[in-house]
Amino acid sequence: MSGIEAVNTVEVRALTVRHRRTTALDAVDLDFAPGVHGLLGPNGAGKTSLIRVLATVAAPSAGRVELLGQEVGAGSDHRGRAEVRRRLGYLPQEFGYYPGFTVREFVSYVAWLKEMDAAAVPAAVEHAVDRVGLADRIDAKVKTLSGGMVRRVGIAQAIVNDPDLLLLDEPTAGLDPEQRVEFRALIRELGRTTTVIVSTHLVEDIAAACTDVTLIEAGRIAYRGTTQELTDLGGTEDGEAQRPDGNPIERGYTAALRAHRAAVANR
Ligand SMILES: Nc1ncnc2c1ncn2[C@@H]1O[C@H](COP(=O)(O)OP(=O)(O)OP(=O)(O)O)[C@@H](O)[C@H]1O
Repeated sequence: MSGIEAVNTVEVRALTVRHRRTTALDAVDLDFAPGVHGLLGPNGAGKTSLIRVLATVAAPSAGRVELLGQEVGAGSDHRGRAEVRRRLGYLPQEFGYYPGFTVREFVSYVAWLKEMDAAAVPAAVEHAVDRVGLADRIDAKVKTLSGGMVRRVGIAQAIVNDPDLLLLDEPTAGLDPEQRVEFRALIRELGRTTTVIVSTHLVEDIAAACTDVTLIEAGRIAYRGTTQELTDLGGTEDGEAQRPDGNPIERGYTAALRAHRAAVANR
């Protein structure tokens, strides 16, 4: 431990997101500091809605959102949001790219969008592409790559500006097991200095890469704790590591969800 108290890079208060009549997030309070934070939850829980607000691509319906010390929610000024965007990295669940671009051209284009110093771009692009293990394909057209490789290009464009806040929506979807292992090592390394928020439905991503987990269910925070705490919730008795109802962290996930649902039902 450095002895220096971690400063929150993300502060969310009473955040509500509505899509027409659906409340995707319901008055949520959350703080994040540097580290790797997992967002876990069933389909439709509200994970993507949260990440899109944090990426400043969607406006909240209500509530306060402060990123890297700047207010970005309703009524915030454009200049503050632009400043935050330069320090953000975002991998959407589905990301668009120009298929005719090479990997180098695409990642350079994103660096340009982020208004990076032009002189720093070529080296930053090569470094980002190398970090995702695609150095040998840097001059290949994106359309010639496999789905897993395209996903890695997506991760490269998200990290090209060395972001202070990195938002990854289902980053391991489409990666094969070996790529998933490499990806988890990369985000653990990034999390030493960066606030990394990763949405996933894979409990094993959380176990392998995240220091803590936020469980979202039907637009509410169902559970927050360290990865170890969630694992402990599932019981870690000897010889019980693999049971039909899952490993300890999977059982912890189920136990936390059930406890939350029971608490909501008794309200
Ligand atoms: N554009 C939209 N229009 C209408 N409803 C939407 C829209 N986007 C999301 N929703 C609804 O908002 C809720 C939260 O969706 P969201 O995509 O944030 O969940 P999620 O946790 O990311 O789910 P998944 O794991 O399936 O990606 C769901 O009920 C979803 O159907």
